[in-house]
Amino acid sequence: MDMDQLKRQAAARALEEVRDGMQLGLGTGSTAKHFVELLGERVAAGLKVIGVPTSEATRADAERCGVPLTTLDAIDHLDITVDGADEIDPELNLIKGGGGALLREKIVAAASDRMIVIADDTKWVPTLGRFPLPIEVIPFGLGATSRAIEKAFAECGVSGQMAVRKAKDGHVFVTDGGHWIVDARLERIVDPASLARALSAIPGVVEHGLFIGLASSAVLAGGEGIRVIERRKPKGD
Ligand SMILES: O=C(CO)[C@H](O)[C@H](O)COP(=O)(O)O
Repeated sequence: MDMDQLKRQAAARALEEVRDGMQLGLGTGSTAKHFVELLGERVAAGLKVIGVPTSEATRADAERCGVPLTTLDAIDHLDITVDGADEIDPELNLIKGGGGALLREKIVAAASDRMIVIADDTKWVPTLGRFPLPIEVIPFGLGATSRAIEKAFAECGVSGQMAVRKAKDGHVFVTDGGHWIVDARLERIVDPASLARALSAIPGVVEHGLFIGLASSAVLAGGEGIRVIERRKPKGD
């Protein structure tokens, strides 16, 4: 089975959790796109749900698939967010932002009662960090912000090269919020919660791709079948 089929299987398993009347966060990326497509099929068959997209790309996908949309200003909470991830550790801490949507993804996940992460099982790692950590920054004062990020890395026992993300056309990648992303090659993040706190305290950092205590469960699809891992601690811990 190829990777794309595994991603679709994980998305299909998460869809089993969706009930009539639910308000859903819709993630971004190739795995989340499968979820939106499958959700669209259920909506066409009569399921009543409403979604909040985590990116302009997902908004376009949801509209194409006939999934009704709303905003976090119009509703007071979300029941479930279903989203992909770049890495998932055994505590269900995540690295996200490979697709550049980490800011809206984190706002939406934090507004949800539950976050279900869907992925092929290559995303499961013993320790986060092999995937470059995306850090969303304000372009103004990037030199100062980068130095503050390096200081935070040193305090948290990590180091690695940083690079401003480029789009396929060679220009700087600009997020839906109009910011830039710095990708940091850290290899091994020994204490992701401390690093998350240190990065959040830097003024020029808008958000970072460490999702700590947000995922409620992970649905991992692999050659051996589907594995569902539930988070042991309550959301936010
Ligand atoms: O965080 C993300 C986008 O910002 C994605 O969820 C993450 O990059 C995984 O993407 P894919 O499902 O394509 O592997």
